[in-house]
Amino acid sequence: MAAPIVLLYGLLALGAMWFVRRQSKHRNAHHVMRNIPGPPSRSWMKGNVMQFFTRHGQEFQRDVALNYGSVVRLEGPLGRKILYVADPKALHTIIIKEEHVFEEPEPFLVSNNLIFGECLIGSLGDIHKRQRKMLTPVFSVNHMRHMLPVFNTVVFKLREVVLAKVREGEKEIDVLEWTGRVALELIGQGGLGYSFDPLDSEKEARNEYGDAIKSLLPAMMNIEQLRQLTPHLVKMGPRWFRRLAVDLFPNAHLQTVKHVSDTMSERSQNIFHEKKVALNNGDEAVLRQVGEGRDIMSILLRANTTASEQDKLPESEMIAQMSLLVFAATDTTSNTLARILQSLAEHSDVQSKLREELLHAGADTGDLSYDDLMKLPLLDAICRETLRLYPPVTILLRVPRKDSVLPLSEPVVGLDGSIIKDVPVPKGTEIIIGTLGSNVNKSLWGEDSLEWKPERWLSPLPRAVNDAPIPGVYSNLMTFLGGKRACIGFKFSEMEMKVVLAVMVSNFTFELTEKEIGWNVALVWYPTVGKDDDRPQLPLKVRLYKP
Ligand code: HEM
Repeated sequence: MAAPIVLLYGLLALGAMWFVRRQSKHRNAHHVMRNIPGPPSRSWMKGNVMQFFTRHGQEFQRDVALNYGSVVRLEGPLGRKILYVADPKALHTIIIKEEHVFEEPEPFLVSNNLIFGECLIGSLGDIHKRQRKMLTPVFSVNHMRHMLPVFNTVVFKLREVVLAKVREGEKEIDVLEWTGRVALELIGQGGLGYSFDPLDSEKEARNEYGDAIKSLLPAMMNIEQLRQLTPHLVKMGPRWFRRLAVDLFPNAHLQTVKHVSDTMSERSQNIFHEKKVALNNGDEAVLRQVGEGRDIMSILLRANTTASEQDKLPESEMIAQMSLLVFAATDTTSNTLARILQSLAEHSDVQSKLREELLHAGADTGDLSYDDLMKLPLLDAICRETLRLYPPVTILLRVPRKDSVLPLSEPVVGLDGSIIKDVPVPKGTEIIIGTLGSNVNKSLWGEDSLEWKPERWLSPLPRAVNDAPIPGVYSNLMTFLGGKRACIGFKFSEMEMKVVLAVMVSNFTFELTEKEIGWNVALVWYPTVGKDDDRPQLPLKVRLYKP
């Protein structure tokens, strides 16, 4: 009789010890979080984190990135603590070492699945792995080489559009309008083998699919609160009931998102089925298609037919990736290109040197090979420096699915003066990936980290940068993220920027106008004239270059 009682007491004691240790671990974790420095918050109810996400959040984001150390505490509503992480070792833990623990927030995944279908930015674990396995090879350098002629054809048409405007005497041109048009057409032809816009110099073609994709981002920003509820809403009743509820919900932005999602799905399905038919009809039919079968979806379709059963993607997943690719490729690259042109207009000496490099190499003719174009040193340095200083995607969130610890490369001095070398993060803590904080970290990049200096890429980078375990997939930068969920299209984007710049900068000159340009925080940053205008635009004085 005594033995079971001893055993029972023993188990109870162990349970109590486990509970006490767990509680003290959590108390310690919350103490460390509270002790991490961060910007002041005037309201316990609202916190200060919304300042990071609002349209005019540029100054706040810079303050967070530069002034409190490589890990920063932000305040969410009702006293919730949020961590901004720019420390290289901590980022390495989140993005690489414990990638399976630090996942995207559930509302992000669920709502992406609703909008696009089961695609890369809506899946986790094995499904994401299988999708990546099929898609990654399609973005290889080898395929980029084959795609270059398609890119050149599109960009030379763009040159004609801009030339017509300049000849008409339209000296001030909204360069964002044409970087947007060319980005959409390049992902159309290079990504889907489909033309959105023939880039006619007379008029801008309207395309329902293209328009739908362009209106998605602003509409999504407007239903952010509803988006947070999607993990619960998708569990309510059968599919037909949820669809009816969405149809009847009186919110214009939600109706826009629904319309965009339906249009994308329908158009992607049509294009996909046309491709399948052409593929079944043999090489000649494929060659007659836009992109002549060299586009990403044609390559993927061929690879999928020969893949093993376990690797194969179902058709619904292939179709979902099509809409995602167009969405992910367009605003990111077009806004970055606009930023590069603005920087070149601000630094006319660098613009002249770039033009010299391009003309000397014959890059204006479209005859340069992929490898020679990629190797042009100043062109490369300008792209890298702009992507470093102005990452267009700074709203990147992760949430640990279990308790974890983030070791730091650089200890942080706590508010009470103690030295913090590791940050315990309880399950569910919201984490903002400090893209800008890492890209402009002064202890890595030097005191001039906030200056746009392409020449820093023309000599070896500081040793501190090379030695730091920054987990970025591209050039020690966090701009395209890293690890298993890094941007899959960064080589596509790099080639696009370089082809556009090679042709446009060798043919035209770019100068600032009197108008003040403001950059706005959103899922992808965008420019406007002044601070409060709603229309994304970037006017520059564009003239024909005369040697
Ligand atoms: C300057 C241009 C670009 C930037 C800065 C950029 C940045 C990023 C970032 C930061 C992510 C990670 C998002 C997250 O985890 O939440 C991402 C993912 C992604 N990007 Fe890009 N991107 C660019 C261009 C492109 C292009 C041109 C394409 C397609 C051709 C593309 C396709 C994708 C896809 C499919 C993903 C999801 C990857 C996954 O979850 O496995 N991106 N991009």
